[in-house]
Amino acid sequence: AFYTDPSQLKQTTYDFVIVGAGIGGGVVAARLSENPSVKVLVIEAGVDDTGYRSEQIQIPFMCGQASVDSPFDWNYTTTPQKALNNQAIGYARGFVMGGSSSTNYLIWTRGSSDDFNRFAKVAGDNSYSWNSILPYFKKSERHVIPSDGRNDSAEYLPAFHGFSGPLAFSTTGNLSGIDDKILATTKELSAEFPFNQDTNSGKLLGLGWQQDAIGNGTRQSSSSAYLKPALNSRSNIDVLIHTRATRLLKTGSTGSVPEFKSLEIATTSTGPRTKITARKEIILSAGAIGTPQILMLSGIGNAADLAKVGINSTVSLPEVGTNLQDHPLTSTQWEVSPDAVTRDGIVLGTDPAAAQAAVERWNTNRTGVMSTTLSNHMGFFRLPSNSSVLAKYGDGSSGPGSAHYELAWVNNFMTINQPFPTSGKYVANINVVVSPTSRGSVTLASSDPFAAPLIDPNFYNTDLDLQVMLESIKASKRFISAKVWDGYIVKPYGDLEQALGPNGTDADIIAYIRQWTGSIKHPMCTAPVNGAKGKGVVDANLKVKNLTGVRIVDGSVFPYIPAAAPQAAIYGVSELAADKIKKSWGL
Ligand SMILES: Cc1cc2nc3c(=O)[nH]c(=O)nc-3n(C[C@H](O)[C@H](O)[C@H](O)COP(=O)(O)OP(=O)(O)OC[C@H]3O[C@@H](n4cnc5c(N)ncnc54)[C@H](O)[C@@H]3O)c2cc1C
Repeated sequence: AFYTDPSQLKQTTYDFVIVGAGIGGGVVAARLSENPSVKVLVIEAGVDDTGYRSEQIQIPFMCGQASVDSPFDWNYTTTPQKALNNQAIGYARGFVMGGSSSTNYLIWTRGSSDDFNRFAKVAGDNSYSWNSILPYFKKSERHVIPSDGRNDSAEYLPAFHGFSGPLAFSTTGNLSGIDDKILATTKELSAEFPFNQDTNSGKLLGLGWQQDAIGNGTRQSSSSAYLKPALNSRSNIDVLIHTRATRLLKTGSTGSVPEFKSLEIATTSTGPRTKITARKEIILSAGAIGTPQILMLSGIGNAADLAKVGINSTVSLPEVGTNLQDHPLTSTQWEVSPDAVTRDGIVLGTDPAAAQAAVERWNTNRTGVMSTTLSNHMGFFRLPSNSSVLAKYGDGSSGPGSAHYELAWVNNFMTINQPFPTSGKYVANINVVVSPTSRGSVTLASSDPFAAPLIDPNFYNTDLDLQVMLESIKASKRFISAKVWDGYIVKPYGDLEQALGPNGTDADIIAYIRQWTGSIKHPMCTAPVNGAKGKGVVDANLKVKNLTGVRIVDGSVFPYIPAAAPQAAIYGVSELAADKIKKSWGL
């Protein structure tokens, strides 16, 4: 059943109690409840994903509105970022059924085979290696044709994909005016920007058709694909929304090892607390910010840091919250010819009639611009092996098949933090450092579970990350210098005109980066797996170390951030985790 207040619960003891209805929580709840003898409760802090404003969740092109100043978002802000001129930047996280999978930009990428082979090595468990986890990626997904009905057989490699999993994915359902130019560039400049028919095949490098969590022109989230179907068809799963897990409660111990099988939940900072108990285990799936926050509120973390906010240490696990990794994003824009067909009329609000027509079209048959997300193509690239940057600062990537940066081309002005122009036509490039070596943190600002934690992605703390972004922006310029863009590109937009102009310097580009970098909102690794004793936060089975009763399944358990947008990777790891949990309980 679906509950909106703890007082509605008919019972307070379940086999599994899952915190967070995001990707990890949705997948694990749906898989565990496949066994009718198992009783599952999911507790979600946020709101439902249907009803008020929910078209912003369902309509892919409205993804930006779902996450900024939105009722579906925690609306966090980071601590001031030293390398970004001390700016504190917006840090969206889903506060809704489906978690961030209901508010994200829908891009469906897994990362490289090297990423998962490194994961396996750190975990000391081969089940995370590329070859072993590939069946779980396939299990999560269902390839469908794009919303325009196009034959997409040359746009992906079927051998690497699933066709019967819960979550539908597709390549774009709306071809744009720049697609042909992008593909032509991969031919003209094939040495630097080669075509890759499927960047989700483990071979990440090159540029290909972007895959998106979109089916029938509509967003696919862990709620729509996993949790709601389970909830609507089974009687052994309950979901409680509008309710936060405030801390884990100690229920016993085996020798000196404490057991935590109860959880305290509440709807307001000062309101009543309800105790929920798991017969088997508690699974934290509150994401890379929420999961370490709950652990720390429970006294599990670095004792000295906890003492600063008046929390007594119950279990020493100093790495909780310390290893935050995220992908910095800087977008670059170019003004394009007035004849170009772009989506700026809709994005800049200069053509309200076009925007209305696009929404009406989507309402009628789920097609058109609204059925698609930011970019149609995306590429992953390495700095050359003889690059002086790598020689000087080292190589942060997981291996030679992994990327240093990503380029994704957008057929309109796109930014996450710059003021929008009021007119004009543009092409934008999303530049992302995908193998960052900077490490940030999540720490408590207060012992109040309703207070936001301190989030510090610590962008460009390493010179390597800043230099990779610089090289990525120079690569964008080389990309659009292909002949096929002649007459289409007019000039770089705004501060970029000078920085990328004939008298521009690296220092000018770096000034642009420092002013306009934001987060692509991929925080991960704040409760990392580690197979070695005394290291990390969870063991290879994702059980929290130094205690019993609690496992973690979400983006926080990754030891390193993958070199691509992480949601497909988190779905795959969550599918694997569900199997591990079933196995450990003989289910
Ligand atoms: C704006 C935005 C754009 C993004 N774009 C992309 C993209 O295009 N492609 C991609 O691959 N990834 C993208 N991501 C990242 C991706 O969505 C996340 O990495 C992924 O959803 C993380 O999954 P998770 O299970 O770790 O956490 P989440 O999906 O965030 O789920 C965590 C859930 O736990 C709940 N929760 C937290 N604390 C508590 C508590 N104390 N009690 C109860 N519930 C709690 C939250 O409300 C949330 O529902 C984007 C994210 C955002 C925010």
